[in-house]
Amino acid sequence: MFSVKGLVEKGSLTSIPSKFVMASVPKQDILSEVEVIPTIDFSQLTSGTPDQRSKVIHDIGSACREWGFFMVINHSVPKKVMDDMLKATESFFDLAEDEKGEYRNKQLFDPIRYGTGFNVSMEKAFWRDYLKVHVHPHFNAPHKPHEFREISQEYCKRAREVASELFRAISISLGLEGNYINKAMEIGEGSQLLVVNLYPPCPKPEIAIGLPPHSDHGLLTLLIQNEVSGLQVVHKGKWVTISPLPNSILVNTGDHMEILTNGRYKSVVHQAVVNNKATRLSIGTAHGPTLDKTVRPAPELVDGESFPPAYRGITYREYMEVQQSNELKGKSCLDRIRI
Ligand SMILES: O=C(O)CCC(=O)C(=O)O
Ligand SMILES: [Fe+2]
Repeated sequence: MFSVKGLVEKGSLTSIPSKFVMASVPKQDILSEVEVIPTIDFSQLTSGTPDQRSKVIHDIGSACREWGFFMVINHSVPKKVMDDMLKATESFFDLAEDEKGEYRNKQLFDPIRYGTGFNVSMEKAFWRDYLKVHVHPHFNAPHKPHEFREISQEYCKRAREVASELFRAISISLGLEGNYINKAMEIGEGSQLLVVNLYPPCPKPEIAIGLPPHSDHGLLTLLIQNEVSGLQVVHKGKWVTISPLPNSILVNTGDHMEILTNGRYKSVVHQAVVNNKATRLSIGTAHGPTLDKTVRPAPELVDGESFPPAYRGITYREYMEVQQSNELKGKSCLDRIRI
């Protein structure tokens, strides 16, 4: 069975199969000197003085409004848990193809899916192998490598704790009660999808793409990566390359945050580019409501004339299905429910 990793390991590639050649790969723009990626000191949120806490909540609100993206430092996920998670996921991809094969050709809501990025309608492949695991409210894990279960369970639990604290801060930044999002979105029983992306070195990085421009479906995505950069986000109409600090967690707003906040906090469009030197590994957890929850703009954020509801209600499950069939085309999925 075919994977990008398998293709690269077969021999010294000097070109790439035509299905990987993209008509256009958006070029990154230089991050201008005045633009600094928002950095959030998580410890000030959880154990800062009241003033520090208010300031950081304000900064999270600004980051959501102006970027839809920020970098969290001094958070509560131990470095060892992050390092072990990166190692365990790398070991998963190192398994023989037939060992990973049982997770291939699976459907969206199957507990575990392994594969290579492909856009059926465009008949194009992306330079990325992935593993997607539904880890909450029901925990799942591939049974190999043996350490994967325990490590991913710990990492995903820690990621949920960070997300939940961020949901509190975001609720307050919107003038809502602290528990608003956690309660309204039933986060305690909510959906958490683990997405691991492997981008092997690509001999023609300028004409291939790891992940094309898209926004994420959930409320928030938390992302960690190995030391290799490749994530780019759109900010003020330009592509900005993100080089995170070691041990930080990148956070971005997803489509459901945009729906719930009635467009006050928009989901951010991002992509993953590839390089010809080193393998990049990224681990995302998408945090969303319960699958059968119908999400619509929060009534508190809808106001007749000035803020009419901008999106119709849709269940998270249905939204994920629509997004899957839309195959990662910018924010086209959200356009379908825009009023
Ligand atoms: O690899 C990355 O940095 C981005 C991954 C991503 O956007 C996704 O999995 O949705
Ligand atoms: Fe994404």
